[in-house]
Amino acid sequence: MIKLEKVKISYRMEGRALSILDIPQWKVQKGEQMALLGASGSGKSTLLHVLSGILSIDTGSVVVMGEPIHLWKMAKRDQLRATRMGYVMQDFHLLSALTARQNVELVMAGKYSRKQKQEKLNALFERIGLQDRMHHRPDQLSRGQQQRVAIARALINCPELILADEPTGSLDVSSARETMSLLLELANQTGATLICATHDLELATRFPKMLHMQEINQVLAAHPIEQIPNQQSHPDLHDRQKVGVAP
Ligand SMILES: Nc1ncnc2c1ncn2[C@@H]1O[C@H](COP(=O)(O)OP(=O)(O)OP(=O)(O)O)[C@@H](O)[C@H]1O
Repeated sequence: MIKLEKVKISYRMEGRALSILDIPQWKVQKGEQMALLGASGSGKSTLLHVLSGILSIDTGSVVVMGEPIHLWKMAKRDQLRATRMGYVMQDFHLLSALTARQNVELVMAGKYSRKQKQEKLNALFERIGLQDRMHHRPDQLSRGQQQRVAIARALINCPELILADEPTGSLDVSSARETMSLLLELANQTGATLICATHDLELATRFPKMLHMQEINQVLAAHPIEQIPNQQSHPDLHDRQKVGVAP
C-alpha cells in the first residue's frame, strides 16, 4: 500500500538546512490500521503531507497505492488524493460559506445519483451525531462539531487510504473515543488503510498497531526533539525556503 525509501525533507532556516524527515525505509500493508505517535515537532504532519502528496520530498521515493507519487506533478497528486484518499487535516479546512452538508457533498460530485447521495449523507451525519446540524455553517458549529464534519468529508467516498492528523484534538474525552471508534469502524467496513497521528496514548492503544516516529525518522535519533524548533515558536515559518524540492 505504502513504500517509502530514502525519503528526506529539510527546510532552509537562517542560512542552514534543518532536517525534518529522514526515513531510510518504511512500508505499510494494505488494510493496516495504525496510530502514529510522536512528540510535537517529530514530523507526524509532515509525513502525512508527504503521503497525501501535498508536500514534495527532497530525495527518495514515495509509492502510495502502487503509484510513484514522488515522480508526479502536484495536479496529478491532487487528483489521486481527491479520488482515492480521505485526509482529515489538523485544521479542518471547511469552506465557511457552505453548510456542513454542502462541505461534505462537495467531494461527492459526479459519484452518486441524487438518491444515493441523500442516503449516504443522512446515514453518515446520523453516525457522527450531527443530523440536526447539517444545514449549519462552520461558524455556527463548535470546533468539535466542525472536526466531525471534516471526518465525514474524508470518509464519505469510502477511500482506500485514510490519513488523519490529530482527528480528536478538539473533542472531549468521550467524543474523542467515539470518533476514533468511528474511524476504525469505517476503515474496518471498507478495508481501508488508516494512519492516524495522535498525541493520545490511550486512544492509540485502540489501534491494532502503534508506530512511534522515532522508529522510522532518523532525524530524531540524531537530534533530541527539544532541539528541533517548534512550528508555533517561529512566526516567520512561511518565509523559510524549502531546500531542493523535487518535481
Ligand atoms: N514550512 C516549514 N518550514 C520550516 N519548518 C517547518 C515547516 N513546516 C514544518 N516545519 C518544522 O518541521 C518539524 C515537524 O513539524 P510537524 O508539523 O510535522 O510535526 P508534528 O509531529 O506533526 O507536530 P505536532 O504534533 O505539534 O502537530 C517542526 O520542527 C516544524 O517546525
